Parts: sequence; C-alpha cells; structure tokens
Amino acid sequence: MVLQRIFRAVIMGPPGSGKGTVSERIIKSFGLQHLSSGDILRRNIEAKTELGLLLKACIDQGQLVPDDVMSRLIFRDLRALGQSSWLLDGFPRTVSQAEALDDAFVVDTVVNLDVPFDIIKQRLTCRWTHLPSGRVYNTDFNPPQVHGFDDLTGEPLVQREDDLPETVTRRLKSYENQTEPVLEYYRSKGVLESFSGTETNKIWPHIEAFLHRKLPSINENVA
Ligand SMILES: Nc1nc2c(ncn2[C@@H]2O[C@H](COP(=O)(O)OP(=O)(O)O)[C@@H](O)[C@H]2O)c(=O)[nH]1
Ligand SMILES: Nc1ncnc2c1ncn2[C@@H]1O[C@H](COP(=O)(O)OP(=O)(O)O)[C@@H](O)[C@H]1O
Repeated sequence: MVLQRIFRAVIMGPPGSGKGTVSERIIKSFGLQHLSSGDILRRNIEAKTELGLLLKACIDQGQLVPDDVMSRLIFRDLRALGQSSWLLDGFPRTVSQAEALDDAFVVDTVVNLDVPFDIIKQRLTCRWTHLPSGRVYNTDFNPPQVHGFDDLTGEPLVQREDDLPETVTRRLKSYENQTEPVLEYYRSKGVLESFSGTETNKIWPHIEAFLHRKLPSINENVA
C-alpha cells in the first residue's frame, strides 16, 4: 500500500447504520488507520476507572458523553497517530465536536451512511461485539464461525447493553437532535458524501468507487 499524501476521513450515520462494518472494509482496502469513538469509550469502561463509570452511565442511558470529555479522549488518540492517514468513526456527533475537529485537522471527506431507522432497530438486537477489537457480528448478516466467539481471537462476544430496544430509541432521538445538524455543517463545507440504502453489501461498492476516485494516489491494499 503506497500513500502519497495524508488523507483524513470521517464516517457518519445513525447507530447501527453500518459504520463499524464499512470502516473495517475501508481500512482493509485503503490502509487507513481506524479510530472509533465508541471503541475508545468501551475500553475506558472496561478499565473500570472513575471516568469509565461516568461514561457507562451516559452510554447505558442512550445519551451522548459530554463534548469536553469526548474531545479530550479522541484528540489524545488522534495526536498519537501523528502524520498517518485516518478514518474517524463516531466522532464528531455534535456541531461543537465538528468545530473542535476543524480547528485541529483538515477533514478531506465525510462518508455518510443513510439507512432507515426501522432497519436499524432490527439490526441492533442481533449485534454481537468483540470488545477488545470492536469487531461486530450479526446473527443474520455476518454470524461468527462459532456462536458467541470472535473469529480471529476465539474470545467471547457480548451484546451491548445500549442495544436494548428502549435505549436504541433514545439514541436515535439524540442522533436526530444532536448529530443530524453535523451533516448540514459538513454539507455546507462541501465535503459530505451520502450513501443511501438498506444493505451494506449494496452500499459498499459505491463507497469503494467513491474513495478510489477521491484517492487516485492510494493503491489498493493487496495484503
Ligand atoms: N442484516 C444486516 N445487518 C447488517 C448489515 N450491515 C451491518 N449489519 C449489522 O448491523 C449491526 C450494526 O452494524 P455496525 O457496523 O455495528 O453499525 P454502527 O453502529 O453504525 O457502527 C451489526 O451487527 C452488523 O453486523 C446489513 O446489510 N444487513
Ligand atoms: N462523539 C461522541 N460524542 C458523545 N458520545 C459518544 C460519541 N461517540 C460515541 N458516544 C457514546 O457512545 C455510544 C456508543 O457509540 P458507538 O459505538 O459509536 O455506537 P454506534 O456504533 O451504535 O453508533 C453512543 O451512544 C454515545 O453514548
């Protein structure tokens, strides 16, 4: 994989729209570093620190983590990536986060997954997650080889507590109120590219083609 210049992308979409699934494909095909805000938060919760308890309370209620706490965590990890190209998944989720990101980095493109809410609700009840890596499975769409265990490490998978139906409803409300304005923010800057559909496998070829056009200087990863 040969990268000619630094490329920074954001992937957005409501909870369950396939951000993690598509991110995995993008990093495999284009070799970007991947940073997921949800994965960072869940790792902090696993560490059972005082901060982890605060984060868990927000997430389990389907609320966003306060902007200042989230930004501190994400910028620490972004700075650690130095001069690499990256794909940011789950951040920004508020206009204030988007402005903070703009102050620190140039965002080249924003990939938005536009998936209907009724499809999402059904997906999330079947989501199984490998917490240490953030790999996601679905009992319908991409089941693990052995039920309940991660394909690569053999470690157990968990169902996220915030994937309970009533919490999903709250997360979708918070998406509409707090995150949809971020789409308008990026649209007005001319960097938003939306992909609509109900199946990741049908949306993916369009995203792949778009990124190939956007990144003519990046060779596809053959590893
Ligand atoms: N049925 C179905 N499930 C999907 C599809 N794409 C992703 N999923 C599953 O839907 C759930 C949510 O996807 P995920 O990538 O975690 O979405 P995110 O919350 O936006 O990061 C996971 O269990 C995925 O395996 C699809 O096209 N069809
Ligand atoms: N940028 C963010 N700002 C505030 N809270 C966040 C952010 N990213 C994630 N969270 C919190 O973590 C939860 C899980 O996020 P994530 O794993 O990205 O969910 P999903 O992949 O289902 O959209 C969110 O519901 C929210 O409570």
